[in-house]
Amino acid sequence: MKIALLGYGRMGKTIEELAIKRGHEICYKTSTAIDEEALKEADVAIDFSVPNAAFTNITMCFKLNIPVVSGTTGWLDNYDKAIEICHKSNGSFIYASNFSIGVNLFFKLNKTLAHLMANQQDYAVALKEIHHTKKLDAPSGTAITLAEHIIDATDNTKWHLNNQDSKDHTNSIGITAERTPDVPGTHTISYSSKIDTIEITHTAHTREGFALGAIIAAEWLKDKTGVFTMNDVLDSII
Ligand SMILES: NC(=O)c1ccc[n+]([C@@H]2O[C@H](COP(=O)([O-])OP(=O)(O)OC[C@H]3O[C@@H](n4cnc5c(N)ncnc54)[C@H](O)[C@@H]3O)[C@@H](O)[C@H]2O)c1
Ligand SMILES: O=C(O)C1=N[C@H](C(=O)O)CCC1
Repeated sequence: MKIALLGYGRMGKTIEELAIKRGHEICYKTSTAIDEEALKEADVAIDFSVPNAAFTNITMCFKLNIPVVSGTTGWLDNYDKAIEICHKSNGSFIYASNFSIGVNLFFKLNKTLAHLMANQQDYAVALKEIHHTKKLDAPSGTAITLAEHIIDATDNTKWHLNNQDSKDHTNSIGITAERTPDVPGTHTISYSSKIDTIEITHTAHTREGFALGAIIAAEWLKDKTGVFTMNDVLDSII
């Protein structure tokens, strides 16, 4: 299929390399405002841009009736508005904070552990994410997804970024965001008591997992209409 890359940075370049190996054509790539005529040539668009461009890029695809997969994080304040526009436009859309198959399996593990720990009042839960120093947003979108799963299963009601002046941490999950050169993405959930700690970690070694998952999602979405999640994709392939 013909793929348009909206965002041609670390992820865009990784997706290009893998997509060509899978027999696809990159018909358009941009790291600036979209050329509508060029975008119209695509069967599907894959957006890995920046937080302040994603909503514009995604809704442009809805306008042009181009199925769009977005992995850009840090724009979810506009997610509900994007969904509304997608439905009105009869569009096709998948957003995921993390497209890696491994991370989506980790999401399932996180949900199971959160339910297991829900009534263990002696344990306090905390999250830590480590990414490369070029990352614009904190905490990571993946960490927010993990925290939301834990909120759904426990009496925690919100999350906060550690080391920020915040008065009320009652029933709030602390997320530590660490930035270290060249780290693709590591996420750890820990449940600690006075006696012991239970911990699960996902460590990405490269960006290939994110890219492969996004391409698989684009291949899956191409002939569908509606708003879907990576779970919909995974349910059909694992
Ligand atoms: N969902 C996932 O699996 C996943 C995995 C990795 C990264 N990400 C997210 O993807 C995004 C990109 O990550 P990255 O490491 O490739 O960043 P990057 O900075 O290397 O690449 C982003 C690119 O977008 C370009 N850009 C800026 N404005 C643009 C616009 N208006 N339209 C199109 N492109 C524009 C930038 O010039 C840059 O080249 C981040 O939000 C990151 O959190 C998500
Ligand atoms: O490299 C990044 O930036 C990543 N962003 C996503 C997030 O914010 O969770 C996925 C992991 C890598």
